[in-house]
Amino acid sequence: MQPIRLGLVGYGKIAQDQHVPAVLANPAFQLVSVATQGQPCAGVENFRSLGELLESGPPVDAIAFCTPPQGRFALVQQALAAGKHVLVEKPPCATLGEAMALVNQTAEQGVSGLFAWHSRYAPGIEAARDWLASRTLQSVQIDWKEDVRKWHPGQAWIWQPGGLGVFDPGINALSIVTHLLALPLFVESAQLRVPDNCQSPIAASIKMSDARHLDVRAEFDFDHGHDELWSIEVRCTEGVLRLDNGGALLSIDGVRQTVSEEGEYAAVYRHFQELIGDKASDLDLQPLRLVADSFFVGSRTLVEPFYD
Ligand SMILES: NC(=O)C1=CN([C@@H]2O[C@H](COP(=O)(O)OP(=O)(O)OC[C@H]3O[C@@H](n4cnc5c(N)ncnc54)[C@H](O)[C@@H]3O)[C@@H](O)[C@H]2O)C=CC1
Ligand SMILES: O=C1O[C@@H]([C@H](O)CO)[C@H](O)[C@H]1O
Repeated sequence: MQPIRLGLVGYGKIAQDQHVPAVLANPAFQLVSVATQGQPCAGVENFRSLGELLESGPPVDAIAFCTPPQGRFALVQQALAAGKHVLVEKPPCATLGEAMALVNQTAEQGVSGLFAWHSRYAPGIEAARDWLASRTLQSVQIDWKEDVRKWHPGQAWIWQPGGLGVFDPGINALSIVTHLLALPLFVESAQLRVPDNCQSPIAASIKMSDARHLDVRAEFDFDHGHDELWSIEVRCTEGVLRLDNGGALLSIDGVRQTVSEEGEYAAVYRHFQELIGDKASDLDLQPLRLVADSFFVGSRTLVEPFYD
């Protein structure tokens, strides 16, 4: 079986930390080229643009997109027009409309597409989803608090329109919860705290619900420099389920459960490989819709400026 020849666009932090190691560890893929505007990737052909990669580089079957969300839409469109399978980092685009257009174009091109909601592949998620499937849910509390200076050092794009600010990590929690719950969520209210030198929030409080009036609350904080917290607690009639460390740890009524040993990005690329083999796609818009609605209805409070 010939490996899937992969090009990658945007050799930045997540590409170096997660994508390239996961691809190199999966024999179903061969990383053959990179297009990036920063430092080059060793061991493969490097280009300054996707256009050059497609025109002058070695043949590729698929492209992974690790660029910032702003401008990504045109890049993915370019790959789809060239008949390439696409794996798109979260959030898929800078707007919901762009993401919806990519869903349609992927189908029209007859290629495979994956919106890589990487947190959905955390070790405890599937076991949590299975347990919750037969329980009566009462409430969900999400606490997602991390240090932007650690995870996005010097990344100005995250504070610009389309960069989402604290929703860039917060959307991961939303991707988990929308995967765990049976009914679609909608945003009832949101409070966004925006540094007065930024265009996107550094913290947010969101109240959500579903058709059965489930009480879902989220607290996001991007300036949480100590004791980072990525937890989701689901209270049910039958007991309490808790995901910690972004879904890597699962406990039920305080008892730690056995979970998968596969890493998030190894699972992401295994899923991408399966989709290509099945001539299928997985392009879920729900997490991005919840972020868009939070911006729609969110009340904004200006807070002190943010300096990296
Ligand atoms: N930083 C993190 O911990 C994580 C980030 N992500 C997501 O991955 C995406 C990228 O984030 P980071 O890697 O942190 O950003 P980054 O700023 O470190 O990397 C972005 C890279 O894209 C390149 N780039 C920008 N425009 C380009 C273009 N038109 N053509 C080619 N290359 C271009 C830049 O040169 C840079 O190397 C974001 O959507 C983010 O939400 C996902 C998981 C974790
Ligand atoms: O997707 C993302 O994950 C976080 C961080 O890497 C782990 O929570 C980052 O802020 C965001 O882009």
